[in-house]
Amino acid sequence: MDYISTRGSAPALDFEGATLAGLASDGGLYVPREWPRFSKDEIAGMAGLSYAELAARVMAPFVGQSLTYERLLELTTEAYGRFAHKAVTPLKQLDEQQWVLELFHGPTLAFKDVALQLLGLFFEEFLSRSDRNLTIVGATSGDTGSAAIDAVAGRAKVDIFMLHPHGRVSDVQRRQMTTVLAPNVHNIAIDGSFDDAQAMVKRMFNDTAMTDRFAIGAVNSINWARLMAQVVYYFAAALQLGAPEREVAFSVPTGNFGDVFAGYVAAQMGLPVAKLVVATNVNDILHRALSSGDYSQGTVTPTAAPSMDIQVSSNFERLLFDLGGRDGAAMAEQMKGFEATKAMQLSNAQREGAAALFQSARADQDEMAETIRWAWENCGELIDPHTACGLFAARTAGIDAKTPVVTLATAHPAKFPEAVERSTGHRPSLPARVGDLFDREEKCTKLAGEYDAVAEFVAGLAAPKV
Ligand SMILES: Cc1ncc(COP(=O)(O)O)c(C=O)c1O
Ligand SMILES: N[C@@H](CCOP(=O)(O)O)C(=O)O
Repeated sequence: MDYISTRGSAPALDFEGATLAGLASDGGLYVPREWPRFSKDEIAGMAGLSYAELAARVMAPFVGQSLTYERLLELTTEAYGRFAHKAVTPLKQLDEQQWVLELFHGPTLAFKDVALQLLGLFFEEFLSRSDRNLTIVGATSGDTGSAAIDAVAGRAKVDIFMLHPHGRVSDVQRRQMTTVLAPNVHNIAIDGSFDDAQAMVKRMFNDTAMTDRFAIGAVNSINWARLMAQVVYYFAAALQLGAPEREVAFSVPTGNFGDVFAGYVAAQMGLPVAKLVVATNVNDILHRALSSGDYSQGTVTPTAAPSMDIQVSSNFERLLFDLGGRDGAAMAEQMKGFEATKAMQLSNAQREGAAALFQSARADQDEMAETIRWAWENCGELIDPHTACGLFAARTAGIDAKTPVVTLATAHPAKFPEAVERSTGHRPSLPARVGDLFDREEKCTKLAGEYDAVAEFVAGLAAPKV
């Protein structure tokens, strides 16, 4: 399997190359040249596998020759061995139609661990084959940061620089990043929003003053390996609910469009996905794009679901590329227009293609709060505000009553205790595995939201390429 850029002019790479490269050199995102497809019998044959085995089975076609199947299985076994639940991503029933897929049993309590625990191992494996050092530069609205830091802290040949928007992540999220004192971990709080941070990260990949000296790498969903690992839990959930014989719908709390794009990939691979419901908070660029074709960047409004306070959804480009006939030159033009004007209109092909599988909904603060209360009072479940956006959308999506709807529970409620307590009167406590988070020392550098300041900081501390 090789990987091509959504903007058409970067060289194609194998899985190892795409994992280490992160962003393509033409500014695009890597996608597999074609979608591997499983037959119905092959999908049926996955029922009953352990999570680690299922992960290796689903990912093997994407990994290709970069790892043997046996080595891939060793890595998935190691990564998912660190999860606190035996099922890794357990599925819970809320009522006749609604289910939640708990993706927060990893070390940092959010769905990001599912991919990042594995990505940390891929980096170690691939870097051990050369004398290259990797400088990871990432942006986080709260969860990617801690999961990536946990995955690479203390690892040889890797430095990580993680940008978060100052004052716009929860206390638990911030401390999960800033209390990791390993010498290869560098937290940066910037003035601005997650979108500003993500734009700086993408700029650094194309800044030759940086790329000539450092091998810049990505842990955000810019990195194809992130999305690949997220495809697996769609298979895990659907198999438990009767796939391949029965269709399943998913409702996905969405910001950067990575998690729900993984659902799209699962559908391309043959999983019977009835619908993908894209759930946003009031930062609703994706809801507007999918419901009216208007992908225009609004200003970011801080909400109780801060990890979804995003108005430029990086992975939407991957979907538009696929739906627009995989025309890299046209995609590059479309994205150039968006970058210049902060607005773009979807083509008819893109709108119609998206409508076949996706629908969308937007939850405001009251709807989120009310959904947290509903889940507690009716099902005895404490859910976090991001999951609440998803569940709100799932319950209002009008999916045929015979089709189970699975909401992805993307974060542990204890990451957002104030919002959960306001709605339910119950304050969720942190699981023992995150330990004495509030007693630990913090280390973080505050920088102005200016690219040059960030680049200078990274250049002062990162190890050169070789
Ligand atoms: C808890 C939580 N839920 C949902 C999302 C949205 O996921 P995505 O950015 O993949 O759309 C994020 C951030 O990515 C998150 O941290
Ligand atoms: N919500 C994310 C934002 C970054 O998204 P990513 O999936 O591209 O890493 C976060 O928590 O940081």
